[in-house]
Amino acid sequence: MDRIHISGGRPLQGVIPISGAKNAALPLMIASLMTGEALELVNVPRLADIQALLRILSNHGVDHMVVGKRPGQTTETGQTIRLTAANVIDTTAPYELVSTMRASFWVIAPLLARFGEARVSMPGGCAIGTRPVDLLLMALERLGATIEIDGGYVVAKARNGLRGGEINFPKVTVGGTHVALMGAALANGSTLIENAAREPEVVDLAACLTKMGARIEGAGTPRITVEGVSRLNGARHEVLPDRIETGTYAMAVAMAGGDVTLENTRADLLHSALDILATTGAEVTPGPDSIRIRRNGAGIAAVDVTTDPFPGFPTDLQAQFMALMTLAKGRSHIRETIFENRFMHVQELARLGARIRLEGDLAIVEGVERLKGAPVMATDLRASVSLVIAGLAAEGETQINRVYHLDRGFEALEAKLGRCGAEIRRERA
Ligand SMILES: CC(=O)N[C@H]1[C@@H](OP(=O)(O)OP(=O)(O)OC[C@H]2O[C@@H](n3ccc(=O)[nH]c3=O)[C@H](O)[C@@H]2O)O[C@H](CO)[C@@H](O)[C@@H]1O
Ligand SMILES: C=C(OP(=O)(O)O)C(=O)O
Repeated sequence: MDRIHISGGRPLQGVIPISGAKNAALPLMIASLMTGEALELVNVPRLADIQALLRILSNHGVDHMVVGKRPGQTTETGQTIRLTAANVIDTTAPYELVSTMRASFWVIAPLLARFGEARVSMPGGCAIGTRPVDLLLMALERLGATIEIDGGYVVAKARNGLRGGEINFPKVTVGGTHVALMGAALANGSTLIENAAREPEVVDLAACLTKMGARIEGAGTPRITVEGVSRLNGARHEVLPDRIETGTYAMAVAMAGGDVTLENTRADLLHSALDILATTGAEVTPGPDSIRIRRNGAGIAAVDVTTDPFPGFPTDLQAQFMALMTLAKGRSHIRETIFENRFMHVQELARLGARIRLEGDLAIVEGVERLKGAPVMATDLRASVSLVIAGLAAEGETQINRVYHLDRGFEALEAKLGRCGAEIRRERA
């Protein structure tokens, strides 16, 4: 298995282009199942999760074509993928494919809405908690589907198509909102989604579905209404910038020091996280499609954070923020409210010399003067990148194992950091 080696202690200087968002690209690609016409997605990141989803979609019979480069494009401009689900031959999503990535479970909604049936393996994904799908299934039942569990598969049926209904989520769920939107868009009649997730990726999916002919209002608010239509058409849509990648590199600069401009991104996608970063002492200067992050070497202030659904502080940045707080002056409290087991990075950060105590959903971080490099290993995507950030700021060499987690969600990580002066290299197995 590949490893990443980092020689820490160098400030970062330069420009980092931000990729399209993994968590937007995945549901957008799944939406291609909702029409027989081509859906062209621009700015799709080159990531292992995207490849995994392409395999799943291919298994259903979706054709895909990576559109060739156009003038002015670089390898980091993101790829354009054209997906056509004109001949869906299989409405089963098998265990071997779905177990590697949670988002692939969401194919259940378009398959059910367009073909009246779907058989989808229970999902896998990052090891960050139990991650049930009860609310996704509740949403589909509200739209008239019958659901059975058979041999580890969810078997969903709606022989006469889905029908509009009222879906009131008892808890905010991003995946549940994606599923409800895709189901309702092709249902017969109107649907009201209450307590919907407000994440930018939900807004991006709604925007794309609208281009495809769906009738959706209120995306980005807790109350979304959908007037079902009988068919959708093809469209072209640009994937929005990755706010988690943006926040991750911003925290890397805040921790290692330096002056970096994050390009092709939008500050409004992560304002609460940027506000918090500024209170730690980093200088944050948003531009029209960029964000400049500077830290001049003065101390990092300890700040308390609680994760929350958007517009709150994202759980997908919690591990990275914790890395930053390990070098803060004083004590910070980090509360994780979304996933019950998202502290797997704590024991690995401790190998670098961090002092962190866990009390249920609360991590209490006592800032230390310095971290020292060590071999570490993480069990999920954001935890892995928190170790990269800590390694960039630590003295000496850090070796990060199980790099495949990073490849799920960070496009060209070593190249992007390397060009900003980081000493980072991949050792291929
Ligand atoms: C591919 C993708 O976009 N993944 C993101 C998505 O995951 P995902 O969509 O899986 O996360 P959800 O928003 O659904 O999960 C939020 C909370 O609801 C719970 N829940 C969810 C569904 C359900 O049926 N029952 C239930 O109890 C979950 O266990 C969790 O405690 O949103 C998370 C929360 O912002 C992010 O961390 C993930 O990066
Ligand atoms: C948890 C994540 O991904 P997934 O939902 O696919 O496990 C993530 O992107 O941080």
